[in-house]
Amino acid sequence: MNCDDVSKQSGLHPKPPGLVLQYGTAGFRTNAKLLDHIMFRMGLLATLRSKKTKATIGVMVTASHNPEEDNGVKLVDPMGEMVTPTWEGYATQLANAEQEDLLAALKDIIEEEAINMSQEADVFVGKDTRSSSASLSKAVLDGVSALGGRNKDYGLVTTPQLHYMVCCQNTQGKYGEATVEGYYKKLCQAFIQLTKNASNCTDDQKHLSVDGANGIGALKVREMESYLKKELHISLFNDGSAGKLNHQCGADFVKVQQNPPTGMKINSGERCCSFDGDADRIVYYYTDSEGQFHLLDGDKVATLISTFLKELLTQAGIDLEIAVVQTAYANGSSTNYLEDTMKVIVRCAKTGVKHLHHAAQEFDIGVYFEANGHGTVLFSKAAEEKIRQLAEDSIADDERKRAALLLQDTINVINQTVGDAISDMLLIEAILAIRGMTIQQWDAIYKDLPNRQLKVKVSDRRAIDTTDAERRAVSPTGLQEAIDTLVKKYSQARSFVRPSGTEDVVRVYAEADTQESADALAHEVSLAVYRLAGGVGGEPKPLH
Ligand SMILES: CC(=O)N[C@H]1[C@@H](OP(=O)(O)O)O[C@H](CO)[C@@H](O)[C@@H]1O
Ligand SMILES: [Mg+2]
Repeated sequence: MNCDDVSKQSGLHPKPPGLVLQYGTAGFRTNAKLLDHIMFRMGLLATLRSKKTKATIGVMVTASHNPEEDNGVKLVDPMGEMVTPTWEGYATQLANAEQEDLLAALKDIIEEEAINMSQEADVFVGKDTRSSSASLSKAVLDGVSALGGRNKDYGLVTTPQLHYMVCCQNTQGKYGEATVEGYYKKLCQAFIQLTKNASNCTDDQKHLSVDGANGIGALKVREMESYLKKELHISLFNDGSAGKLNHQCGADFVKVQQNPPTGMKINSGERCCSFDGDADRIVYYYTDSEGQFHLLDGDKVATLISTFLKELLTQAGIDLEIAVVQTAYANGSSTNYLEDTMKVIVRCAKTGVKHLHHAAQEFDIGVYFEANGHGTVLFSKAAEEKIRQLAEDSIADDERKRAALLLQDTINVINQTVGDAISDMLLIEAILAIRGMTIQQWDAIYKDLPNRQLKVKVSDRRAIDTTDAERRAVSPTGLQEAIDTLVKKYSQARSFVRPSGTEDVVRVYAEADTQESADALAHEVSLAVYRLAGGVGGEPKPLH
């Protein structure tokens, strides 16, 4: 390590003394003004990680669904997955070392991981459309070059596109070509192949309204359109030309508010979807003839995809174990439907894609989705191989072979590295087309239990500790007992609380047989959190 280079460069990206930040659910995230040193240091860390793994590492500058003023950074490991937990720890150590201790903190990591500093390093960098992203990604590049790493700056890309590039690079192109064009070609070709199996699809059925959250997803949908060869007709809203990023639009707004985004023309009955600020989440919705809003969230997406895959596996006569991974936020109706009616294995993981991804890897086919619409499907090597063999088998009967070919195209339309709004959109659109299914029919597969999500401000959210995939609180004392007592007052009710990993709040979730009950329960549980876990500001007010 050239200590002089690192010292000199880091002096240009000084850390505000005393500032402490944590690598949270999805990297560092806070007001963009506080992040310059973090970015530089993540450039350093990505370079070390690259030397250690002898592979290309990704760094994405984004704060996803957070407001425009915020920014953040996530590290991408060699196969395109989220960086491994030990290195999240190093990220936090490095981020919080005071300026004069930075070199020592770096040396600690080098020693701990026995990193050969003469090994070459490669780092891919991407950024979202936030105004702060340009200078912050520049700081990442400075960090990479300070440790002598090579970089490739992809500029404006969605988070899942950057994950995809890293995986393509490290598989020497086996997963695809590490360019944005290669990404569109692979996904769109697979989509077009799939929709050839949709008979009599009308122009109306090919139409989809997309809310781009005024972010990177909108730019990338525009870029992709020509590759779709008119097999999908997209009306794009909130494309960033006028509105503010994530402001009253985007997947997070739609999911949490249970309302349509502003800035979008919605005709009753028409299929619509929203991306989030870095296009790794998607939710669908429509309004009915009475003007009532219907949300189809990540749970509905997981159900649609797993039903489709299960049917194809049966038709193909291939025996593979399929599972759906959810979090505690999954609607109770979805879990019941998946387990009792569809008879698929369901697992509950902690919030955060890294946990779901990990759990999904344990099955031949693992479908994972957070209720907010972040998710994808993972196929084991063995599963892909079985499907490939049947698709290429010259003596297999027609129905089996057709199913295997559909499965192969399905694999190719999916971005297996991480949840991807664009790829999920293409998959969902293809499934609806192939099955000749309307959004109303999809919605009717099961009926969501009414639910409510709230936030409570407390002086220190670490006061809350959870267990059982975050479904039960173990501290502070008395909180879980209070929740249990409240839940018993309502029918079909469930509630849990957990500290957010991206915002300085405690999140409260409640569901019950009616919206009034869900709202009342969420409010009562918020009060319990406020009273038992050190609430700040005014007491939570009832919703009605
Ligand atoms: C309830 C909820 O939607 N939580 C989100 C949110 O995490 P929190 O730790 O809850 O703030 O942001 C994460 C990153 O985008 C996402 O993975 C997660 O699902
Ligand atoms: Mg996101």
